[in-house]
Amino acid sequence: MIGCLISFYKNRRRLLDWYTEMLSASPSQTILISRLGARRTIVTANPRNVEYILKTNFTNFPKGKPFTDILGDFLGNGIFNVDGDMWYHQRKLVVHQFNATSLRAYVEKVLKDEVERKLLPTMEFAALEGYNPCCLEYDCLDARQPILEAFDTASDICARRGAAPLAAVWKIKRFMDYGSEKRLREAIGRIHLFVDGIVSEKKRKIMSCCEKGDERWDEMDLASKMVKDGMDDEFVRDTMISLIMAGRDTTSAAMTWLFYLLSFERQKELRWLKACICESMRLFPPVAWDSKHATANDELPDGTKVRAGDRVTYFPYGMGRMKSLWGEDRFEFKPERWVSEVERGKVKALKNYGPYKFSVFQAGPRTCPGKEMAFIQMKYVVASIMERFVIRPLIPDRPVYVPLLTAHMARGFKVCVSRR
Ligand code: HEM
Repeated sequence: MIGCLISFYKNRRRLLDWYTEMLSASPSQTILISRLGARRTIVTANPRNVEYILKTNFTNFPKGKPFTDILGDFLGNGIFNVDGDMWYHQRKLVVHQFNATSLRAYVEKVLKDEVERKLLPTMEFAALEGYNPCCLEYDCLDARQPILEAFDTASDICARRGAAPLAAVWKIKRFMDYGSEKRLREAIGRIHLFVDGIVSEKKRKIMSCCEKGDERWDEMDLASKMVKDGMDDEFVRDTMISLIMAGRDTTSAAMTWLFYLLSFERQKELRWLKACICESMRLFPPVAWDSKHATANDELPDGTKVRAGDRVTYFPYGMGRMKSLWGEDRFEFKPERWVSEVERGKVKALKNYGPYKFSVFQAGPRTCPGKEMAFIQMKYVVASIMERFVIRPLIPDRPVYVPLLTAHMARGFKVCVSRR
């Protein structure tokens, strides 16, 4: 009657590894978690199931109300938190915005400037101070902006809502405006104020452009285009918040783990940087798991029966650790497993393991539209640092992977920086 409640409680501080162990032992790499007070949950690390959920029968596996309830206060109707037409509409806008021209402009204007004007001088300062300890935390570019603390608070508290044994607890706290829920409301207030300010500024610029007859809408950012198209302010704000969340924590978490893993590799791996990035995300995916909710009864390709209302979770963290998928050496950091062709010591081509086995960017119609931008950003930032500086870890212990909305390294990655 209580299902696996006791085991769940015992393993609550190591859920990822507990699930991974159970999935490894399951013949189909799929498990059913059933416990008192919680929704029936199917967790899978089976690529055939992942393909079925994310693509083949996509319409039966939306995010669903249980998901949108948890994130609704924070993300509103932003792309991350909606299904159906509202999602489709935002998706088209976002994908259109991430075309080759805007990616090139992003590298030339934003990325170069951020790295050369902010990040490298910070690293230089740390190195010049004489082997200074520096924290290469996820978010090294922007950590000083106070608004980002509000994003961290909101995202942490929402993730804890999702992990709570009983949803009623956070709902009561929200009703009473108490404790973490009060902090969440305050953080969301600060975020709304900040993003509303940006939207107003865009409006002002657009009005001034119109007055001057300047109509270069193609060069505009997404928020400006939405404002120009007369979209509701709240909708523009929600889209912006989702995009800030999507683009910020994921790449910074991925880079933190990459720096950690490379710090043991004598930092000679720049020639196959993309392979290193993929291998690092295989072991430490920025999104550890991701859930959908079945609208109708169904059956997964491995024969697992799904009931309407079940939570169905695909699990990139566990998938990266399946012997059946990656072999005996699955726990080792081996960028070479991604290399398919080398010419004169240079990597010519990488293996494509496909999005259902390497599911860190999700797959199917909701696949991450920022994937190319993320790779450009990570390669640029990591190469700029590694070419100029030597990074040595200051932490003797294995760092802790914390799977909140995005998974980051507990307390960041403390390092010593010196010039090459
Ligand atoms: C290493 C970096 C990144 C990883 C691993 C990653 C991974 C993911 C994953 C797993 C999802 C699905 C989440 C869900 O549906 O709950 C997603 C969605 C999304 N990502 Fe990324 N992401 C990364 C970087 C970015 C960047 C840089 C952007 C752009 C600003 C971005 C924009 C988005 C958007 C807009 C969605 C929602 C797509 C939709 O629902 O249709 N991501 N990403």
